[in-house]
Amino acid sequence: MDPSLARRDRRTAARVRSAPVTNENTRGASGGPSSGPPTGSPALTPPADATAPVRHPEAPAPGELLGAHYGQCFGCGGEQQHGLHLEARAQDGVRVTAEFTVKAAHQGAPGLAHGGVLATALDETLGSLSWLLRVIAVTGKLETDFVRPVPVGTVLHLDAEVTAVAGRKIYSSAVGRIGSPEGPVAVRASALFIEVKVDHFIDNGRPEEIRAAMADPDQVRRARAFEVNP
Ligand SMILES: CCCCCCCC/C=C\CCCCCCCC(=O)SCCNC(=O)CCNC(=O)[C@H](O)C(C)(C)COP(=O)(O)OP(=O)(O)OC[C@H]1O[C@@H](n2cnc3c(N)ncnc32)[C@H](O)[C@@H]1OP(=O)(O)O
Repeated sequence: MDPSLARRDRRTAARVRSAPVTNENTRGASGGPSSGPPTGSPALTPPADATAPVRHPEAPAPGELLGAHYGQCFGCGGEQQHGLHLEARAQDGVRVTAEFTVKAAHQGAPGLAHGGVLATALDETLGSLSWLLRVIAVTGKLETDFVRPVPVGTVLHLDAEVTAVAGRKIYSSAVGRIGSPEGPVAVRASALFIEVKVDHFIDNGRPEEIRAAMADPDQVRRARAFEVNP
């Protein structure tokens, strides 16, 4: 590489590393991730008749690990060798935290996490909020801001919460911070999840995986647990 280019790259890298943590990147008084700047998409703005999310009375206790909703899930499944192995933990309210370690297999550019992998980690963390509402929901829309590059080896600390509910529509947001729960914000997301019934998977999933899931009593219990109302 041209030595002047390499020097410029090093200066850019130093600037990124020393960038101040601005107010917009620090946590709000609620402790949740909703303190970031509003995102632009109208579909991610709750309608006027939306209500505050209600934590299910039988939701996992704050601090409890949620476990995988499906062993083969790319985001959280323990049986998925190529997966992200994200472990989410219930928090107060309708909020979860999760940690994701960026590995060499997650690179886009040399030494840096791929944006799609980071979006997956955000999607999975947001998806795990379903455990606290005890509904099954799938991602309808996911908007992601990539604020800082995330080097391989980073532990990304994710923090997600449901902000509003309108019928089947669940509005949520998340941030991912570098190195610690108080670290600089690297990624942000706003999402719209749509509540579905277990038939969504039975009707649409590839038959061989559906058959295997339905033959697994533990999987059936996990799926059905979401459909029990208070
Ligand atoms: C025993 C068997 C074993 C089963 C095991 C199961 C265990 C499962 C446990 C937990 C699973 C959780 C997995 C989490 C994984 C992480 C999260 C993901 O990656 S999920 C994968 C990616 N997402 C999708 O694949 C969705 C694909 N899309 C769809 O299937 C449909 O589009 C769906 C269900 C989202 C909506 O379709 P509609 O026909 O049901 O409903 P409509 O009427 O279209 O939408 C309802 C409302 O939502 C709005 N809406 C829908 N999509 C929207 C969008 N993209 N943008 C804005 N609004 C949207 C609509 O405008 C409508 O609003 P108005 O009620 O009219 O006000």
